[in-house]
Amino acid sequence: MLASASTPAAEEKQELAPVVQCKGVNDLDKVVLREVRGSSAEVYLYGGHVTSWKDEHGDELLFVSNKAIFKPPKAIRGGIPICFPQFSNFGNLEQHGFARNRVWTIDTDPPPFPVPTTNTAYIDLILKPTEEDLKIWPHSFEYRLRVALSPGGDLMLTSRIRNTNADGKPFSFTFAYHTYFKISDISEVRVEGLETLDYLDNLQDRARFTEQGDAIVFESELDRIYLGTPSKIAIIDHEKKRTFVVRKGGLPDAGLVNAYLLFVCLSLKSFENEVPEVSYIVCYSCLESLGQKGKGYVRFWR
Ligand SMILES: O=P(O)(O)OC[C@H]1O[C@@H](O)[C@H](O)[C@@H](O)[C@@H]1O
Repeated sequence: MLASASTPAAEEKQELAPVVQCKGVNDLDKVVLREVRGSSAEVYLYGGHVTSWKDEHGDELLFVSNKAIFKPPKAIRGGIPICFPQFSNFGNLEQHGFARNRVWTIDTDPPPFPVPTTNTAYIDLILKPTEEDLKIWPHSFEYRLRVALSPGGDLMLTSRIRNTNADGKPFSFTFAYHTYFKISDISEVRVEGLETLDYLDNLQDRARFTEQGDAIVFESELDRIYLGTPSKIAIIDHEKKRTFVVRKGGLPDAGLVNAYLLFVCLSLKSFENEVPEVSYIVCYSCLESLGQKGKGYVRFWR
């Protein structure tokens, strides 16, 4: 089901294929997912990084900086970086961990998916630590990422993380789908679902505050981690008349940043649980994008 577009003729023929592996910026490998109604997504093997998600009208729903450097070892700025095994600076590793700076491989033999899927446009990627990685983070793991586009245009990211330490020694980690949404004008954006929650303010040494009862609007720079968030959060873009609805599970916290006044970045920091020897830690979240024209829709889920 994975097509490879190596010649122009093959490219033309494969234009409508649900899954195509081809070259992206700077000749980096990427996979393009397409659904019959017109929605699409792009995933770079570098970082296991989703860099594009378009609705059936071809409207881009993710923000990628026009200054983004698609060149290892720099992480791609925008889209959906995978922050693992560390979110932010919650640990001694580089900011947001190293998974976003590694080349993932296509997983040709993924274990059965927990929820049966009828999707045809999906790709399974896998990341395992190198010897060098083990020197800076001495835990062996298999990180399986499925990126899937549903017929309705949902984008679904599923992470399955397994402890492969030979001695079964548990480890802990933090994680985020560090999603950069494409929005119009930050002053036209409202976020619902974080009211009355406690948050850590990154602009004030992570001091803990409690949010007011109103939906969040962006009147000045904001960079926070909301704690114990509900399974559903909405980002309402009045100018675009589009609402992103985030549904998630296994990811209790949510980061909200508007540092560049161009986007809302919702990151989902998760657990520091001990990983059982054989089973997977699975985390999901789910976004819908309800546009004025209909159904643009993103979902991250387990
Ligand atoms: O520049 P990076 O490493 O991709 O991080 C982007 C943002 O990541 C967020 O998680 C931080 O709260 C922000 O302060 C930061 O600007």
